[in-house]
Amino acid sequence: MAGGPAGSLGDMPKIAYLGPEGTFCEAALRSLAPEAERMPSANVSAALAAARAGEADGAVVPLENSVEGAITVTLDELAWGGALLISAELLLPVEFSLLARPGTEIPHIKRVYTHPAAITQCRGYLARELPDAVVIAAPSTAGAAQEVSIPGSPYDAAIGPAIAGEHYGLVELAARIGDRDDTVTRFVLVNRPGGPLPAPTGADRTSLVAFLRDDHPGALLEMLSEFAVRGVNLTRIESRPTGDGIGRYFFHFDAEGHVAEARVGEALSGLHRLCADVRFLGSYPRADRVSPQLRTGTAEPDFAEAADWLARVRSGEG
Ligand SMILES: O=C(O)C(=O)Cc1ccccc1
Repeated sequence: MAGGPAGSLGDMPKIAYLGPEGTFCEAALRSLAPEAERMPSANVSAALAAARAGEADGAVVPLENSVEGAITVTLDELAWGGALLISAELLLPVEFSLLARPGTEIPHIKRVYTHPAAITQCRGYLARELPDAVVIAAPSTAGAAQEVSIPGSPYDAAIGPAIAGEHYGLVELAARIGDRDDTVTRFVLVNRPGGPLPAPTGADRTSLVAFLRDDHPGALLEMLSEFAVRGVNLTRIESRPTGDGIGRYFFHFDAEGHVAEARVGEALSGLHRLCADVRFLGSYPRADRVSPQLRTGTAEPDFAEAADWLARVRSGEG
């Protein structure tokens, strides 16, 4: 694990995650690193800070979900915070339950507490079944369940994984309350840079952020062209405000392939020439194991052959 096993027991890596116990994030960590010592953190920023400071060897955080899209705190932390590299990803199906102290009845629920990603994915249920309830954002689903379990809590119910309800002694008043029953959240494991990148597998993803040098017509198109002309397919693009006033944005990209591959490496070099700054966020195996469909002329041997040809031309061989 990159950066050394600071604070871990023996060889067992210590991985921070969005806690407390019972979050979807914990389930993701159990899948991504079953052997790891788990270190619950109060929020996404704290989990990433623990990984940066060496209090943990890495962190597992949510990055996006299939209904609402980006978990923006994670995107912004990866873009602006101390450098971290994604080394693995996981697609976790998520199911939401309405959880309350024993004896609570649904008509009496006036204040619901949960993570913002759960609020956006349970809008239909909330509007239908709890139209008069106020919904309040919590740092995590299990954090909300823990809070609701405290006698005298100002919140009547939490939304979260059924397992969080069991863990904090709540009852499940309703199950599968998400607007869709096929919702998936993508979690990533990040580490401090310094170690080797995960080896290419043939079904990899590369993540990066790019900051424009200046705003002009076609600036985004120019960035996209760096990928397009090398046959690199994008799997996600996200614009995020730089914070320097309205209309100023930077861009997150997820691309198919590994930076060790010529087409991806050359696309990143091209972006580096074009942009004010490019931050590489990692190349790692895709959770869905999908391999890119390579277009003619963009496979590794094509780049190698073209480089040989250019060398011959330059040497005067013609
Ligand atoms: O709060 C949690 O349990 C998390 O892991 C974050 C989250 C919340 C809702 C959907 C997916 C992930």
